[in-house]
Formats: sequence, C-alpha cells, structure tokens
Amino acid sequence: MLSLLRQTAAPAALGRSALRARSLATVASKSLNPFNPNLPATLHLKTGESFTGRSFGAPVSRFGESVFSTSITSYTESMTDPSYRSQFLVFTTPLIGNYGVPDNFAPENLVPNGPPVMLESNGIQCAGVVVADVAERYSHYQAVESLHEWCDRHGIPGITGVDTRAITTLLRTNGSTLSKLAVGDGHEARPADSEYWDPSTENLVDQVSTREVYTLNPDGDVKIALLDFGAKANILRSLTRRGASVTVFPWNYDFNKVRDEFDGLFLSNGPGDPKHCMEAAHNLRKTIDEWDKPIFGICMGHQVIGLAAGLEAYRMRFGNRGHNQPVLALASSGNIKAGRVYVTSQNHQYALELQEPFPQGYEPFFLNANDASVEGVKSTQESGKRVWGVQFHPESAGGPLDTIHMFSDFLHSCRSTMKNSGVALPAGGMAKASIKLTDFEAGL
Ligand SMILES: NC(=O)CC[C@H](N)C(=O)O
Repeated sequence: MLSLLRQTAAPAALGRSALRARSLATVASKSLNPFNPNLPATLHLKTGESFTGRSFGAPVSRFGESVFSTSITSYTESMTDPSYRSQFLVFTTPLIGNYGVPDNFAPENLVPNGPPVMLESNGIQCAGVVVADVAERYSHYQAVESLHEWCDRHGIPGITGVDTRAITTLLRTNGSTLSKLAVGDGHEARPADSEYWDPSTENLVDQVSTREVYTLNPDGDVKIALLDFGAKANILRSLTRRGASVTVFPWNYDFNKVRDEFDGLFLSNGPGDPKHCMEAAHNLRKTIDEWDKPIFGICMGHQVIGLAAGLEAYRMRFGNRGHNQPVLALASSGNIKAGRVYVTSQNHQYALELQEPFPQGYEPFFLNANDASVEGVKSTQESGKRVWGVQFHPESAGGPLDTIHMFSDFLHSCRSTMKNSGVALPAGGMAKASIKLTDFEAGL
C-alpha cells in the first residue's frame, strides 16, 4: 500500500496550482454514477438477519465482516485506515458524509517531509460503509466531493436508511459478523452460509504492506526503521514532524540485517489476525534479545511485540472501535503517569491475554477501563530493555490526542542512546524542543 502512496507523490516539476487543478479534474472526471435514491441494497448478516435500505457509492455487491465504530467524526480517516481492510464499517453516528471528502493529494494539504496523502492512505480500505443517513449535500472548505462520489470512484458500496442501532446491538451480542452487502437486482436473496468469505483466514497485512523499502525525511537527526503492517499515514507524520527520518520496510523484512544503521524500531498498525505475523514476531524476538535500542509498537505492532514476548493473542467478541476508549495507565513512562486514565482512539478485533504470570522482563502498561483488556505492554525497568506496545492509537486521526506525546517519549529515548554513543543531544531534549503548542492545536 505505501509503495502505491509513493507512486502518487507529486512530481517536483509541477507547480502547486497546476497540481491542484489536475487533482480536482481527476476527482471530477472519475465520478461515474450519480446518486440514485431508488437503488435498493440489503446488508445480510451470517447470523440470519437482513437490513434493507438504499445504495450509495459503487453499485456493487461484496462480502466482508461487519464491525461497528462509535466515532462521531473522521469517517474519511477511518475509511482510509488500512486496519479496516475487508470490513463493513457500521457507523453508530447517524449522519455521515455532511462534511464531504477532501482532496487526498492536494499539495497544500500535505505535511512537509511526510507521506504524500492528507488522509490515512491513498484510498478507501474498508469493504463498505453502513450508515443510518448519508448526507447527499456536504459543506467544508476542503471538501471536493461527496461521500457517495468518493465511494463510487473507489468501487466501494455503501448502504443508507438502515437501523444502525439494531445492527450494532446484534454485533455487540453476536460479535463482529461475516456479511454480504448486496446492491440492486436480487439484493434480498440471502447467501448460503458457505458463500460468506472470512477475511481472518487471509494474511491481510501482506496485502497492504509496502513492497519496497523507502525513506521519508532522510535528513532527520534520528533514524527510525518502521515495519509496515499497514501503517496509518499519521504514524509516519507523527514521527517525521518530530524530526525523525523514517525508513519503511515490508512487514516481514528481517530488521536484524540492518539494525546497526538505526536508532529505534517502530512496528505499525495493520489489519487482521496477528497470528499471520508470526514471522515478524520471531524476527522481533531476536532483535529484542540482541539489541538494546528503543522499540515501539501500535495496535498490530503491539500485538506482534506481545507474541514475541510469549503472550497469546485472542479474538474479542466485537473489538473496540471508536475515539472515546478510556485506558488506565498501570506504569509510568515518559509523559505517561501511572494511575491516570487517557481517552484513546481504537480500531481492533484482537487483543493480548493478560497472562499470569506475565512473561519475564515485561509488565502490563495499560488496561481498558471498560472491558479490562490489555491496552499496553512494556519491558520492565530491571530488564534493561526499552520496549513499549500500545493497543490504542496515540496518533489518533481521528480521535483525541491524550497520548500523542508517546511519540516524543519514544524519540527522546532513541536520541538519548545516540547521546551515549557520542551523537549530541540538543539541550532539553529534541523531543520537547521540536514540538510547539501550535503544532498540537493543529491536530498533529
Ligand atoms: N488497528 C490495528 O492495527 C488492528 C490490529 C489487528 N488487526 C486487530 O484487529 O486487532
């Protein structure tokens, strides 16, 4: 996926206004199907229920897994998050689409030295969207198209006019459910049980990870390697905005081959069952045993750290998806204070077991204050290691920024190692010096 991002990077020879005109023309020329309020659609759940409403977006039928999100904003960020791959995203917020969709590639929307997209990847990643009431008209100063037009361009079906409260209640009771979103002729025909496609059987990470190694912000003072399990662009932005150079590797690249060239290792988020990533966990185990520089993982990255440490991962009933998930810190580290509750952005179906005893050298870092699931693991002080994993998304996009300083903490730790090995650390620590309040307010 990120290799595709690179290919869409703006050629330097074109001016900003020419690029803007070109990308707007692309948007306009690709809207294939006008919104048709009379086209029916039905969401079939494998558990036996069907919900009929109206189609929007691409008039195509698809299989996937229905999951619900309680986020009240940021549908564009959620839909472009690669961790939603193969899922039908059911929004509990009734009105979706009212602020339209921005131009993902407009140069003026991009962060200098960051990834070449405004949203979380170069296109829609979820399999479809389920909403109570899609907005046919939109209003936002950055919007260039409607939710219908955007979904249509990307071949993604949507359904509107269905009772998302009833669907969510079913998903809470029965768990995330294999589904078919059927559009147009024959939409009411229920598929046979054997027809439902189960995405958890596939290695979805391999479908979204970069195929090539590349570097963002090559002049950054601290060199971070990032294993790409399906990285959200805001993770890359959060690192480069804090001055790091970020070299992105495919998820199963053996980092041990190049680890001497880097000051820290980052493991990204990514879709699907973490058991498909055992190869990465084995490589990581060797890294942790033989390398003493900082390692930080988010969501899938956190799960891979847990597997490397010897923890088990399990499938939750309906997972946690939304922007208001409270997590309780059990340990202090950097800006994180034990005993505090942080409100976090989340999108996951799997979690690490809270094993007793915890693997030697590790301790639980955070617990979810709603369901007590493991929200973070870290190496103990006595272990001499610096390894952190969090199930939630400190980079948000969308969601609250309560834990955004974990990126500064990670880079601060990487830079302190550089100091020990003779590389000068700016007074007060680069991590603090490079972040201004205005950056925070700008929503980084
Ligand atoms: N956002 C993520 O990285 C998701 C992790 C994993 N695929 C899960 O669903 O639990």
